[in-house]
Amino acid sequence: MSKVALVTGAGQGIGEAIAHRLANDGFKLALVGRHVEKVQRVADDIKTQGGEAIAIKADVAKRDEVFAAVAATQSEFGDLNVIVNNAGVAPTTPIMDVTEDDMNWTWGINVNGVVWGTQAATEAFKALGHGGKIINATSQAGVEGNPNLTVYGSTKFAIRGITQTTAKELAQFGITVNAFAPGIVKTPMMWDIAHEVGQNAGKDDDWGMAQFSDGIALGRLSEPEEIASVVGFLASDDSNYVTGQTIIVDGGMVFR
Ligand SMILES: NC(=O)C1=CN([C@@H]2O[C@H](COP(=O)(O)OP(=O)(O)OC[C@H]3O[C@@H](n4cnc5c(N)ncnc54)[C@H](O)[C@@H]3O)[C@@H](O)[C@H]2O)C=CC1
Ligand SMILES: CC(=O)C(C)=O
Repeated sequence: MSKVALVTGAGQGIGEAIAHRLANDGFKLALVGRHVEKVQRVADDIKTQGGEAIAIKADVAKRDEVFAAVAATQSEFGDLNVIVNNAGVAPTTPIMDVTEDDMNWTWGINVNGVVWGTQAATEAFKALGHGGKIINATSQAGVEGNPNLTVYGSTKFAIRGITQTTAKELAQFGITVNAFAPGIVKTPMMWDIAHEVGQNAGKDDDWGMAQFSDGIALGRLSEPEEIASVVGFLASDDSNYVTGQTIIVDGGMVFR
């Protein structure tokens, strides 16, 4: 029988690529996002290609909306096996410009969103009487500090901590918890950052993006599908003996 996965932030970028990858791997999919028309487009693409997918509107910063999204997934498909806590935001802010709102907004989505997703999925796995897999999006910026990313980087370091802690806490229920740490991936999030870098130097977005290739051993930026393939592994039975780990998928930027 097909397994069921819920992916947050599935309307574009890495989340969209994960949705397609898991559909190709035979999962039924619940695609969650703040903008329902974006996740609906991805769900429609998957259905056109013969898969099964539903779109659910939810803001991952809001606990009740995340629990409602998990409940809607169970009532549509009768099961839940995997949650990918992928949704995130990435403000670039020099340390002295960081405001209370920056901290609360970014932590609310990136960190609280992972906690609510973990709680809602765990409750569902237990009620369904089986284990499951929780997969969290961190970043190379959550493994090594990046300038101007204090706010964002702090959330991504926290997600690695939550991944380790919950892996130890939830193993007794047959639940594994792992994270993926992308490097520089060509998605709308990264194009926004490239735009800012370019603008600050009086150059265009392509120039801004090109600056990020320096220091990548493989000498190029990442496609979203290259992150999705690692998530495919973490969602599959091939990773059943892996828990509490962060897999760095950055073409060789940080070495641990
Ligand atoms: N693009 C990159 O180079 C890297 C990305 N990442 C992480 O990968 C994940 C995906 O990133 P991208 O696809 O690049 O980002 P993106 O900005 O292109 O897509 C993120 C999606 O999440 C959704 N989202 C944002 N806040 C939300 C909320 N409160 N509730 C529900 N959905 C929400 C957005 O609407 C968007 O559809 C993020 O957690 C990001 O931090 C990590 C390292 C590098
Ligand atoms: C957006 C991000 O995670 C970077 C630049 O590492």
